[in-house]
Amino acid sequence: MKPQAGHNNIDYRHVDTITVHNHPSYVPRNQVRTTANAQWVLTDLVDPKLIVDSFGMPTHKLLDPVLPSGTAGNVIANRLSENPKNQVLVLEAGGSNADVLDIIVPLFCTRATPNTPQDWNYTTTPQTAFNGRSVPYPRGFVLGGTSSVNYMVYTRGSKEDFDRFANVTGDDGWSWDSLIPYMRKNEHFSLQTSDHHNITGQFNPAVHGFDGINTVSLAGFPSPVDNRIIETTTESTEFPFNLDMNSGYQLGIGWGQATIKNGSRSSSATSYLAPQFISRPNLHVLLNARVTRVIQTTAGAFRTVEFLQDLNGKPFTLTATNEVVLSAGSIGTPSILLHSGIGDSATLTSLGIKPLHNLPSVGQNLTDHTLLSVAFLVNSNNTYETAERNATLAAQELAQWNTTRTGPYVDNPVSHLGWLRVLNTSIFDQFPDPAAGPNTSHYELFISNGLLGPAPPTGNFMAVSAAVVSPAARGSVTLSSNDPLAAPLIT
Ligand SMILES: Cc1cc2nc3c(=O)[nH]c(=O)nc-3n(C[C@H](O)[C@H](O)[C@H](O)COP(=O)(O)OP(=O)(O)OC[C@H]3O[C@@H](n4cnc5c(N)ncnc54)[C@H](O)[C@@H]3O)c2cc1C
Repeated sequence: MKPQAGHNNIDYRHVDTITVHNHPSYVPRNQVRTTANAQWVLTDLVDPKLIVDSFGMPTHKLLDPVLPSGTAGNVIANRLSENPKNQVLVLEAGGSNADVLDIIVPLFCTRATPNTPQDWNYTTTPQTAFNGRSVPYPRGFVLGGTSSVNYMVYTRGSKEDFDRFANVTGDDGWSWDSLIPYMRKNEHFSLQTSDHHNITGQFNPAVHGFDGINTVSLAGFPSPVDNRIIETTTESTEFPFNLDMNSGYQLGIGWGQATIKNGSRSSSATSYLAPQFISRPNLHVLLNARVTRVIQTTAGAFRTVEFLQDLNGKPFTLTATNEVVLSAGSIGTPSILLHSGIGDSATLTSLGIKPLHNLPSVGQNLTDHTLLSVAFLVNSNNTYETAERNATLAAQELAQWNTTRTGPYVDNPVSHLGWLRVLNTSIFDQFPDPAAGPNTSHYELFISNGLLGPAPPTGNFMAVSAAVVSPAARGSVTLSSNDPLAAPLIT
C-alpha cells in the first residue's frame, strides 16, 4: 500500500531565516535570505552527541544530521533550539496534530491507526509465519510522529537492556546509569490524577522525574478489573506485584503509567513543541514536507535535504550550513538513506540508485515487538464495548471528558502491565536467550477492560494482549523501486 499523500496545507511558523523561491503560498515573516541557487539556508544545527535514530541508537556518523518531526525528532529540535544561536527547522511529511480528536482523547488511541489519515498505512510483505498474510504496520504520519498515534504506555527498558546497548556499542553513555538522568529530564511525573485518587503504592517516586517536559501519569479513572488484577499478584508467584516496572527491574505485574497530561495525550508535538517552545524565534516547523533524499554536499557530508510539498510537483532542496538530523523512524530513516545512495551498493545499483556509500547494514535487522490481542468473553456489561454501542452514553462520556477532563476517556485502555519471562527455559539449551539478562522479560502483557479495537455487535470482553519484547527474529526495510514515494518493503 502506498503511503498517504497527506494534505497540501502548509504551516510555516516563524520561518524567518529561510528563503523559498517559486512557492506561491509562502510569505516570509521577517528576515529573508536570498541564495544564488534558490535553496533554503539554515544555520548552526546540532550537537552530534544528541543525535539518535528510531531505535534510540546513534545515527551513522556520516550524517551529522533538518529533522523529521517524530517522537525523537521533536525532542532534539527542542533541545537544540534552547540555544538561540541554533536555527532549527523541523520537516514533517504528515499534517498537524491539532484538533484531531482520535489522537487527543486517550481512550481513542485504538482508532488512531491503522488505515487513518494520521498513519503512513504501511503493510508488511506476506509473512510466512502468518500463513502468507501481510499485516498492517502503523507509523505516525503527523506532527509528533508515532508518539501522536501510539497507546501512550510509558515504559523504559530494563537496566540490562541499556547495559547491553553499552556493551554492544562499547560506549558507556548508553548504560542505564548514564541514561537515567536523561529519562528523568524527559519526565514530568504527575502526582495528581484526574480522579484525585491516592496513588501511594501504585508507583515508586524514587525512580521518576518531576520537572521534565513530557507528562507521565497513572490512570485517572478506576477500571473494574483493578482489584482483581492486584489480587492475582498476591495469590500467584507466577505474576508477582512490581511497584514500578520503570525502575530498571521490570519483571512482574503493576499499574500502568502513560504519557497523558490532564486527561489528554502528551506526544512529542504537544510537549516538546508546546506553545512556549514553538514560539522560540529559532524553532521552525514545516508540515506536509516529504523528504525524498539527503544529498551529498562534500565528500562524506550530506547537508542538503530534498523534499516535496506537492507529491506530483517539483522537489525543493534546502541546505543546512552545519548538519542534518535524520530522525524519520525505523521505516522512514532507512528508506531515505537507501534512496540517497547509502546502503548496500550492489542492491542500490540494481535498483538504479547511484551508490554513494556502501553500508550494507542500512535497513537490516529490523526488530519489533509483535503484539497479539487475546480477548476473553466476560459476563459483565461494564466494559468499553457497552459505551461504544450506545451512542447516547458515548456522547455523555465524551462531553464529560471535554468539559471536566474526567471519566473513562481520560485514560488509555491499558490499566495494568506485566513483564514476564517464559517459564520453561529448556528452549535456551538449544537457542540463546534473546533477553538482555535474567531480569529482562521475554513478553509483555497489556491488560484492558475491553477489546483493543472496534466492538463487535454483541458481547463484553476483557483483553490481555501479549507482545514479544525480546524477539529473536529480525526483519528488514528494503526498497521496491527507485521511486522515493513508493512504500518500502517491510519484511
Ligand atoms: C500503534 C502503535 C502503538 C504504540 N504504542 C506504544 C506505547 O504504548 N508505548 C511505547 O513506548 N511505544 C509505543 N509504540 C512505539 C513508539 O510509539 C515508537 O517506537 C516511537 O514513537 C518511534 O519514535 P521515532 O522517533 O523513532 O519515530 P516516529 O515517531 O515514527 O517519527 C518519525 C517521523 O518522521 C516522519 N517521516 C518519516 N518519513 C519521512 C519523510 N520521508 N519525510 C518527512 N518526514 C518523514 C514521520 O511522519 C514521523 O513524524 C507504538 C507504536 C505503534 C505503531
